[in-house]
Amino acid sequence: MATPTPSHPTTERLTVMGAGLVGSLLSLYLAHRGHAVEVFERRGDPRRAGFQEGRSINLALSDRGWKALGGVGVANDIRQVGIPMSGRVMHDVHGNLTRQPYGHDGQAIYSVNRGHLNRRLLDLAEAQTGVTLHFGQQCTGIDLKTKELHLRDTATQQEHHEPYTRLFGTDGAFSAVRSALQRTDRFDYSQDFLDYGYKELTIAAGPGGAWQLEKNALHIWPRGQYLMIALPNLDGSFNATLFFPFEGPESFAALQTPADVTAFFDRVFPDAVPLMPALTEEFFAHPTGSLLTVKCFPWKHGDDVLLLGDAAHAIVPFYGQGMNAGFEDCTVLNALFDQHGDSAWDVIFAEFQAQRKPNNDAMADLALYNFVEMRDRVADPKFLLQKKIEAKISAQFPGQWVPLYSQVTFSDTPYAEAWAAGQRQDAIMARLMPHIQAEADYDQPEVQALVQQEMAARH
Ligand SMILES: Cc1cc2nc3c(=O)[nH]c(=O)nc-3n(C[C@H](O)[C@H](O)[C@H](O)COP(=O)(O)OP(=O)(O)OC[C@H]3O[C@@H](n4cnc5c(N)ncnc54)[C@H](O)[C@@H]3O)c2cc1C
Ligand SMILES: NC(=O)C1=CN([C@@H]2O[C@H](COP(=O)(O)OP(=O)(O)OC[C@H]3O[C@@H](n4cnc5c(N)ncnc54)[C@H](OP(=O)(O)O)[C@@H]3O)[C@@H](O)[C@H]2O)C=CC1
Ligand SMILES: Nc1ccccc1C(=O)C[C@H](N)C(=O)O
Repeated sequence: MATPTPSHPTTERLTVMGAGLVGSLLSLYLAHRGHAVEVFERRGDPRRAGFQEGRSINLALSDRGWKALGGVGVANDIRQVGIPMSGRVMHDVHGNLTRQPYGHDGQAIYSVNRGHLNRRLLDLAEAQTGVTLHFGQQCTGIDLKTKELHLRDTATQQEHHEPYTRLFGTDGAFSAVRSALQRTDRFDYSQDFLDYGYKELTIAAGPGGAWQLEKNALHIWPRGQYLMIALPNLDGSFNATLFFPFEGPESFAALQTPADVTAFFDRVFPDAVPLMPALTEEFFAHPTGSLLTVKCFPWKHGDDVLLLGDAAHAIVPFYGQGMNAGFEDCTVLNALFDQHGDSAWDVIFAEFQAQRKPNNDAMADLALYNFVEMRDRVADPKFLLQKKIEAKISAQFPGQWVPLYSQVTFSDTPYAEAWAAGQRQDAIMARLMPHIQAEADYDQPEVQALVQQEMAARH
């Protein structure tokens, strides 16, 4: 796809802190608009040899993410290296499998490699006139009054100060830009850690790079209080993640030796163990990540600082929406520039946070909701029946009933609207399901009468 040409050239010099997923995409959007963009990133250049990758290897990319990538002409390119996952495959403790499609035929979320995506966005940003990338530059503080960044060169440990005119904080869940805003008057901030951590493990490729589990699916081992998931990689391996309590009888604290780990995995994930030859080594070599929700407000400081992505709204990963939400921030910001012109900073920043805050708050709730769904409800045959019935209602009333999962994943309906509609639909399902024991019951006249009655009452 051709790269869009800048439509609103200005001479404004902008600063982006953090060249992760959102920062690199944002830089590209800003440069396409004709701005000069200075990007500072704490880590080294991920495109150089010897770069140490972060923890999470692959991510689920869905419609909001694709839309944002499409806006800078990179969606097709990334689609080539994404693996479509059309549904969930649940593994029970005996290794029996159950399938649940995510949407209708042709709909899928995509497993993409985080490093690849980040490197590709950086390549494009660097190739764009006006973008300058500075790696190995850690923000240690910001003087909001004098508009100065405090940076540490991570190679020399030298501290230096750089002026900024307008600063975009895309420095992730533990943002230094946000820390500076936290010390301003009437800045609300909360962070909530889960009692769960996560550990990334590998399901190995089979001979000749074959996938040893169904390739086009997101695999889930739901175990009530905890779960393991696996997303496919292009090389035939899967990136598995164990979401597990920190403390308690079944917890990270309880697994202290390789023998503990082997015994536990043999008992609860028996079909996965033969596919994880490096299980015990990885379990002790890989870090245990923590999981948190960050909420804060305002996201802007005057008309010169704006937070986006995880810096503004870090969420737990269970819906696979954190990056997608951050990418959607870029789509929305770009639309506001189109609407108001490139120099209406105050209006744009104010509208941006007014639009995005309620939606990202809703997404934070949805992410916690999906944690319970993934670790527990997907193992319940009644839940799976409910999903099938919901698909039937949706097919019978096209456009009037869109399942919550589809609204979040396969649409750009604002998250808050999707969540509100999903809660209304959940209440209807709770009234219908006691009358339905099997899929065929849906076509019974008395059930159809109830469905018609519920649908009529909605309007
Ligand atoms: C286990 C896990 C699985 C996930 N799975 C998914 C998924 O499937 N789908 C999805 O949409 N989302 C997923 N997410 C969420 C996703 O990773 C984040 O939402 C996304 O990375 C946010 O992008 P960002 O650019 O805002 O932050 P980041 O990607 O964290 O980028 C921030 C950048 O800022 C840099 N930085 C940090 N501090 C400083 C500083 N002081 N100075 C300079 N630079 C700094 C960092 O080095 C980094 O490069 C997952 C998260 C986790 C933890
Ligand atoms: N919402 C959530 O639950 C989570 C979201 N994420 C998001 O995904 C992104 C990529 O993740 P990943 O590849 O794992 O990144 P990293 O593991 O590379 O983490 C990035 C940096 O964040 C800091 N950090 C990590 N955990 C904590 C913590 N508990 N308290 C304070 N600082 C911490 C560390 O900085 P230092 O080296 O200075 O200690 C670390 O180097 C993150 O940057 C974040 O935006 C990541 C984890 C959880
Ligand atoms: N990427 C993830 C990372 C961690 C936990 C879940 C996901 C998901 O994508 C879940 C998927 N959306 C699901 O509902 O089955």
